[in-house]
Amino acid sequence: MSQTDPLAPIALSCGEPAGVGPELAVKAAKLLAGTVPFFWIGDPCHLPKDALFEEIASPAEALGIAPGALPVLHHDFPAEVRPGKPDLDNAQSVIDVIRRATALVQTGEASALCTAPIHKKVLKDGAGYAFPGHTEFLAHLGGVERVVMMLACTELRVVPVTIHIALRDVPEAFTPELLEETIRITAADMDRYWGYANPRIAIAGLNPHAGEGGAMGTEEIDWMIPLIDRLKAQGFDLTGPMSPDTMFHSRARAGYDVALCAYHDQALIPIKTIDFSGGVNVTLGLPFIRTSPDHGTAFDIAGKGVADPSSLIAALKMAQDMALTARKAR
Ligand SMILES: NC(=O)C1=CN([C@@H]2O[C@H](COP(=O)(O)OP(=O)(O)OC[C@H]3O[C@@H](n4cnc5c(N)ncnc54)[C@H](O)[C@@H]3O)[C@@H](O)[C@H]2O)C=CC1
Ligand SMILES: NCC(=O)COP(=O)(O)O
Repeated sequence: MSQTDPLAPIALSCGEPAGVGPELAVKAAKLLAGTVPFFWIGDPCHLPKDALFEEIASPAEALGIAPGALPVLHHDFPAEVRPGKPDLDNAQSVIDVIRRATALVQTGEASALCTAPIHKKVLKDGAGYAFPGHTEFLAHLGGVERVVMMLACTELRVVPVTIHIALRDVPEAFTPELLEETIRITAADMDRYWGYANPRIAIAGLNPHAGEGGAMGTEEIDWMIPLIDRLKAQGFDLTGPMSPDTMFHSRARAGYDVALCAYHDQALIPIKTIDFSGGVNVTLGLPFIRTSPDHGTAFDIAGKGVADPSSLIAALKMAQDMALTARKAR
């Protein structure tokens, strides 16, 4: 394939059908008008009544249809969908759609995977879903041990080193091995997908004030500083451990390209505060591209027509940009 050939379309999984996913897919298709060709995998009866869509038999057909309507690869769901009221009987189909979309990316029929939000507890209760979210399921499907969750908006990129675990489990899960692997995966994919040959990586301390010289915790002294010094000697551009409370104001953000944080909320609170509607969730370390809006299923507004498609649109655009950058580097 040459650099000027069109990319294959992006596969968008429907996510939880009782959430805002179906409505957002239609809004994104209308606003993007084919500039970022994608197709939606789901049951068309879950789309809003006035939705402009056309069923396709294969992903390639999406390229011609995307400028005028949402291309839909049909996937049946067993139970009726009521907005805001998830049905456990649909949980297995939600999982099957993610699996199907991933398979299409793995065969090259789709250039990237974009996932609409799932409800993790619904999948666990309805289908015994054994993963905390998409991230770990996609690692399983991609055959890799370790992946990295990154959230990105125009002003900030953050990585939670530990992800969906209880706060009390963080100190044990946040290990030198995990931090080192996260640094290596983040640096490699920042180069591969965004062209940062040696990204500036800031690392948050685990404790308040990054431990304040051991007065408020010793992980920083015990192993974070030695690890950071060792990797700096290998050429990584690292800063830290930084005080988590003072590393996200605008002047501090200018000093790094990505911030690694010890746990979920240390990373996601700043980015969702700075840009709730434009943030994108990206999985690094996979053998394929995956992005997602950074919000959830929003049951409280599902079916009301008021959901904001900005984050999904940003996720689709980012997937396209990543695919183009990766292709150029080949
Ligand atoms: N990638 C994924 O699959 C994600 C899934 N989730 C899951 O979603 C479920 C619900 O999570 P919550 O914490 O309630 O977060 P949420 O993001 O679904 O909702 C939080 C608030 O933001 C609003 N909101 C969310 N998206 C919006 C949009 N596009 N336009 C306008 N307002 C919007 C909602 O109405 C609600 O008031 C959970 O099961 C969570 O695990 C959460 C984040 C990402
Ligand atoms: N808080 C981020 C989130 O829940 C997304 O998780 P995932 O489904 O992308 O693993």
